[in-house]
Amino acid sequence: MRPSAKRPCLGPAAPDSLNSSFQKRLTKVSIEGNIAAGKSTFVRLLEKYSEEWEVIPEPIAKWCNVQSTDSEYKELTSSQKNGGNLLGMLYDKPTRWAYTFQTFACLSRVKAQLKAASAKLQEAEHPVQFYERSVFSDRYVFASNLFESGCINETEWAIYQDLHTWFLTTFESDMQLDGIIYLRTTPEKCMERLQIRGREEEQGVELEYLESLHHKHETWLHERTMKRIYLEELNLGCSSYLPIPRQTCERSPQICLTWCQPWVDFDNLREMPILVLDVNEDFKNDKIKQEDLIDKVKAFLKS
Ligand SMILES: Nc1ncnc2c1ncn2[C@@H]1O[C@H](COP(=O)(O)OP(=O)(O)OP(=O)(O)O)[C@@H](O)[C@H]1O
Ligand SMILES: Nc1nc(=O)c2ncn([C@H]3C[C@H](O)[C@@H](CO)O3)c2[nH]1
Repeated sequence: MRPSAKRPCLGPAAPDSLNSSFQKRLTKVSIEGNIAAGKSTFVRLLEKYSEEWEVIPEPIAKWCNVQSTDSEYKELTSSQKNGGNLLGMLYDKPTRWAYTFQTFACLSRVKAQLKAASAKLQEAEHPVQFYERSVFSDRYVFASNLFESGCINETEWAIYQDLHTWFLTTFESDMQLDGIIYLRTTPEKCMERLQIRGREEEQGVELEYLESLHHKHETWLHERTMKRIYLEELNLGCSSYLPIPRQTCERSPQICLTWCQPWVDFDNLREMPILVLDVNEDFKNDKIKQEDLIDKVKAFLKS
């Protein structure tokens, strides 16, 4: 599929020839990490470093009902008037809202990734887009964790995966990444930063939740040992991703599980270059550490 073949009109489109030359030059990198690991802080550094580097922030404003004049935000207004803040609703009652949140988060990430790059970036010689998280962490970290903890049921999980796979195959080239930067922290450090940040919706988040998300990130991005398990007896075509040592799914230990090779779903994820950065230490107020991080990113992009 050519890069713009199925792209809906979400921003000013460049002529086809310019667009395809831009797509060839463009490097797309996702920044992954646990809640409050420091992604936004880190991408602000990147943004400042080079005019050729652009950040696509996580659309949290949309999830929290922040009023905006942007026409894209308007589509949620009526349901939000009734329902309120989706992130808050998720943390208040995950069994009720996890599926709704997850499908909406996935949709908003797809839309963000389909948006045309700024005119300035399109003129850059070596343009780079950094995404705060991706459709991949949406599924393999958050949604998968909510399924395994029982907040998303089997039917919801099957529908979510169907939808996710459809998005990824329909917008294949737009969704592809060239690399991932994993900001690695301990769950305890994340809890500390989460509390300091004091986002109202997150006040009920427990260390245990951060530990499960940490485990998901580690098996995916550090150990690279995430494997696929088929939940065969349910015959729903539904599957889950669990790390190697666990032999059963907590939700349905009675069902028969079959191992198969890692990362069968999306080919380019299997061999994805990953840069792991330890950000447990304070880099916010340390110029030398900041330079060191930037150097590592530059070397990663070159490689
Ligand atoms: N290396 C660091 N040293 C000290 N404080 C940090 C560091 N990185 C982030 N912080 C602080 O921790 C808090 C959370 O950081 P930030 O908002 O960047 O996290 P995030 O990963 O973007 O969060 P989320 O997962 O919610 O999107 C902020 O108050 C930030 O100032
Ligand atoms: N359940 C769930 N699924 C996601 O895809 C997802 N992405 C982010 N978040 C939560 C983490 C922070 O509280 C807040 C900001 O990152 O939003 C998510 N929660």
